Amino acid sequence: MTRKLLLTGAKGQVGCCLLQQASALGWYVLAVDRDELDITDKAAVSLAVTEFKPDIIINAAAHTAVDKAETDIDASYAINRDGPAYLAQGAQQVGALLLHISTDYVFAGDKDGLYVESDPVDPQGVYGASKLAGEQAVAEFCERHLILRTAWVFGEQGNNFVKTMLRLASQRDSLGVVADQVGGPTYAGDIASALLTMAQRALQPDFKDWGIYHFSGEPHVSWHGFACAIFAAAVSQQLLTQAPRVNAIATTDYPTPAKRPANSRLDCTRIRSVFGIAPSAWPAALTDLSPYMPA
Ligand SMILES: NC(=O)C1=CN([C@@H]2O[C@H](COP(=O)(O)OP(=O)(O)OC[C@H]3O[C@@H](n4cnc5c(N)ncnc54)[C@H](OP(=O)(O)O)[C@@H]3O)[C@@H](O)[C@H]2O)C=CC1
Ligand SMILES: Cc1cn([C@H]2C[C@H](O)[C@@H](COP(=O)(O)OP(=O)(O)O[C@H]3O[C@@H](C)C(=O)[C@@H](O)[C@H]3O)O2)c(=O)[nH]c1=O
Repeated sequence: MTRKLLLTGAKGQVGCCLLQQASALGWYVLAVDRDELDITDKAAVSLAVTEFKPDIIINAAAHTAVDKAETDIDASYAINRDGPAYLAQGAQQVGALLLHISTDYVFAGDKDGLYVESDPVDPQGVYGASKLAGEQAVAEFCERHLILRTAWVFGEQGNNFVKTMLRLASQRDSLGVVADQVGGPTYAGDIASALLTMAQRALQPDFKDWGIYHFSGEPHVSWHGFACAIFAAAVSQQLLTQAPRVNAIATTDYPTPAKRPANSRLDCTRIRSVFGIAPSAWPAALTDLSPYMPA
């Protein structure tokens, strides 16, 4: 059956992958980004949803500039809380399911083990707090919702840590990267694939497992370990003649406006048991780094 999908944030890292994969499934996709549908415009969101009447809405739009968010507070809340609220109200009105993406940054990062969905949240910065407010708005306004918390996203489109590292490698012989923040790098294409699998299952009339799911990459690694893996892959693919020296530094040696969680490791048991979705295997996604190289 042809599915009607309203996809917001369609030009972002995850949005691009969603558009490509949903189109390949033969879905009828209304793919919009900020220029076509600003999700902070309540009237425009309501009109788009009621006119298109989607079966599914996936919100891949967000304010993702973590440090900038500390001073861009109004914009962060408008995009990360109010926009999802308007989409949730629209979804509820037309009977669509809403899939929304959230982040490991809703947690403080001081837990010893892996974070499960029911763990207490305690965001350390404006980005995480505004994303948490977005989760709460989605749950409040739309019964048939799925929230996918993910972490450390990288993909061929858009800006991410992999591209930053490869750009720095073209400019410097050595760099310092924090070794005391640990998480699961997650390939954007795997997030898109997980969301579409979830949507297909959730469209079945017997589906009842609404709520929050964790999905991120394995193995868990520090940003320093991830940087080393990126450079090793780039050298083996002959995209770099030599890796820069990567010094393992402490968070305190790399001061940033926003505080980041030391432990970003998400337990992905629930998504596997409900949907059969395995964690993203990030080393496999580094197999061809050519699209990530600076122009
Ligand atoms: N990036 C990461 O490491 C992580 C991301 N996430 C979450 O995953 C989701 C996808 O992230 P990612 O693909 O990396 O994000 P990107 O920043 O790559 O893409 C977000 C998209 O949203 C668009 N957008 C911003 N504001 C609006 C608006 N008012 N109306 C409509 N569109 C808007 C952006 O457009 P423009 O470029 O014009 O601003 C951009 O195209 C987000 O919910 C994010 O919070 C979760 C964990 C980690
Ligand atoms: C560029 C650079 C960063 N770092 C550190 C800073 C930080 O602690 C870590 C990652 O830096 P970034 O600023 O690229 O990552 P950041 O923007 O914090 O990434 C986050 O984005 C949001 C959207 C999310 O939801 C999170 O899951 C997470 O992916 O690496 C270094 O130690 N050395 C460097 O040269």
